Amino acid sequence: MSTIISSKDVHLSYGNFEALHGITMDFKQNELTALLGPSGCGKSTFLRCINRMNDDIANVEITGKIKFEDQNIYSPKTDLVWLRKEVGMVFQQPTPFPFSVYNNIAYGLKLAGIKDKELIDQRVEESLKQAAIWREIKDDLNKNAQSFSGGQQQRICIARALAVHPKVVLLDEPTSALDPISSSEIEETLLNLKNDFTFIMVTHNLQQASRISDMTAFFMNGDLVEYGTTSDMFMKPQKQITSDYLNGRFG
Ligand SMILES: Nc1ncnc2c1ncn2[C@@H]1O[C@H](COP(=O)(O)OP(=O)(O)OP(=O)(O)O)[C@@H](O)[C@H]1O
Repeated sequence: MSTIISSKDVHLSYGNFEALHGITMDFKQNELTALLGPSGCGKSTFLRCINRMNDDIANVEITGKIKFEDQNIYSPKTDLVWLRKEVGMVFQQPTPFPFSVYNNIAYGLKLAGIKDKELIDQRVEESLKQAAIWREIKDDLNKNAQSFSGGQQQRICIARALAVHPKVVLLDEPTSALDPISSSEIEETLLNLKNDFTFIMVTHNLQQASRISDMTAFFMNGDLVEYGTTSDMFMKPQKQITSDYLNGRFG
């Protein structure tokens, strides 16, 4: 499988505070990678580097290189609309816009320059099916997306992210705000999709990581401590500290 995202010596500082101390790692196409580690270790900061979501925060300085396919995404030539179409994002809190389900999904498509009504209709249906919510809401596409349950809203957000046909989807604790049934539905959805997309997911849920990820990365204090296949990381980690964390000895 080929590398789709490559990070080389990425440092990030918020003002005087360096939150990432040189992250080097590659992500392969169509794998699901879990980013794990204690609170404040830099997982979300690193995730946001991958589609330049930190750019909007004041006093952020980033050095090093992140390549998406062959493109250095921090090059001044990078078109952010293009980058965020290729590298989509789903957040911890479901964040549908306060308008209809249909228009939530059409929004990103229109931003990506798609105007053909038939193609938009087709993508709305396709992405809601991929996010495993089509059957539940196909008769309610004109209803306000915020009127659905938390789990349904999160699947609408996943559909919105998928509709523009991204290659990579970043997920920042996508199930931590949801009840256990909704969480397992999202897990199931990701499992069904993981051969078609590259997912990079921050999670605090070790069982979830071991159930659905192919690769696991363990972060601590702004460093990548260990990275490998999920089975190796959980069964035979190289470092004691990784073993302690993955066995729940600290959090
Ligand atoms: N906008 C910001 N301004 C200043 N410092 C920040 C900002 N965002 C994060 N930090 C700091 O950077 C460090 C890494 O934070 P980050 O949110 O990436 O960690 P995390 O591992 O994702 O944590 P959690 O699991 O709690 O979400 C923390 O010390 C945090 O306080």
